[in-house]
Amino acid sequence: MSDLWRRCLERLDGELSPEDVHTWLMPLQAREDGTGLYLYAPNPYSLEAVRSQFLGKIETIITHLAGHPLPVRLEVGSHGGRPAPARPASSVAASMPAPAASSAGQASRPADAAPEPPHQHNLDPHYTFETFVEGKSNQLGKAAAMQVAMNPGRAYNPLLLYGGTGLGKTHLMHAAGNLLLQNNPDAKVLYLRSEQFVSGMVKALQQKNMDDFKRRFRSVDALLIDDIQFFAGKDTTQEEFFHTFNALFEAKQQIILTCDRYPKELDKLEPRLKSRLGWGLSVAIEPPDFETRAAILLSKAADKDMALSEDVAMLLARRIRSNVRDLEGALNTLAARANFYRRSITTDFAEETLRDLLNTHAQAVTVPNIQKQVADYYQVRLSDLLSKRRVRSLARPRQVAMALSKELTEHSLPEIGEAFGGRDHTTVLHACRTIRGFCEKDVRMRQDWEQLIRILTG
Ligand SMILES: Nc1ncnc2c1ncn2[C@@H]1O[C@H](COP(=O)(O)OP(=O)(O)OP(=O)(O)O)[C@@H](O)[C@H]1O
Repeated sequence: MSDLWRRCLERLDGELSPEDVHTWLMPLQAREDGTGLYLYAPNPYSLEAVRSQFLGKIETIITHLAGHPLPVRLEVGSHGGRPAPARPASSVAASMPAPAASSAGQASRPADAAPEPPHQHNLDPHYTFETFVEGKSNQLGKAAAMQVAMNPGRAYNPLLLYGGTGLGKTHLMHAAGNLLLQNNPDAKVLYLRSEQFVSGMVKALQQKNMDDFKRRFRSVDALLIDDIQFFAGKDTTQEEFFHTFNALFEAKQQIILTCDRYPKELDKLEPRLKSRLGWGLSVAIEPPDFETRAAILLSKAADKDMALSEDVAMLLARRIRSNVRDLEGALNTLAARANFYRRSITTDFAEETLRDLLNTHAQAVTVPNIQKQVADYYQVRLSDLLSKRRVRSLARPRQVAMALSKELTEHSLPEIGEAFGGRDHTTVLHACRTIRGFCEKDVRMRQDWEQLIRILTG
């Protein structure tokens, strides 16, 4: 192996997940000469994955290790024309679920095949409906996930939960899987992240056992795949997933998916797959409102036996609006520091301990930032948004920007009025009420509002 590549792999090993390193980088063969480093991928699919996900990082490390810029060239093939070595069966196999065929299985197993390993569902037992705090933002998603768990393959198929990061999509998906299993302990439920589906497929292609791969995925009673946005641009994966989807759907086996946005908005996802995804129910999971954020904090604290007062929960809920994962991170930091310094968690202690984090969140959402994002979103000029002009095409975006400033910052009504060209605080109050009213009765306005909150707090 090229020494440069060996050292690069050592560095990447510390920076990337073991799964990525074993799936994509270990199979590469390397050759180095004065003109550059040549990396040979075993097939076009691996080449595309390495190019799109890791090439930039590899180039940076190689330049650093070589002490000067050195081109990295990716090709399909093998060093010296030899076939790429077969990868050890361990790495991906360890991360790949290997469910046994259920009665609903599509493909039969050869009689002389080795016995199947026991089925692994990969569900996290802590992610249940009991530990999920319901609020306006996730009510529908929770109800749909429960329905699916009670009537798999019949209520909504597929169920697709979509929305920004850290809002509880994975939690709900596991909760549905756990409830389904609780009601039917023999069901073959299988959860996996979309990267695992992709890496499993690459491995099957390399080892020429696609039949096994197909059988594994088509023989489950419920298939739960997280973050399907990762399929975008991966044509071979989409093709395979399309057929898996059809097989499961026709056999009335449940499919639950999550995605970071409405799948129709995903570029590079095949139209026929987009259309299939729309056959069942797609539900948006929105960022939680203030009350839900506070309730989630109190519930997570209770789970950890952590003494958290309502004052501190409200402080964090008011200042951290981005997503639940960030809230949980803040809570964990507080618990660890309080434990270490043997302090009780007061609002002063929270402010002091989380100062940097809270400042970062405060800086992310400022009135000028809101004004700029709203102007971009509605495609109006910022100067027009702040002007005195009252035409409707400007008045509505201006009201949205004012209402968002009230919702997402700590500024008072007069301060917000001042930031919008010296308007009176009653104008801001009127804007807030108008937009709230619109959001309740106008779907389009509600979508705009939620999308802007996602952009500003994401
Ligand atoms: N309503 C909720 N009640 C309790 N916990 C929640 C809630 N929403 C999110 N969480 C918690 O927040 C964390 C992040 O949630 P989760 O991983 O489900 O987010 P996600 O939407 O799948 O994010 P990503 O798209 O980044 O994977 C988890 O620990 C989850 O338990």
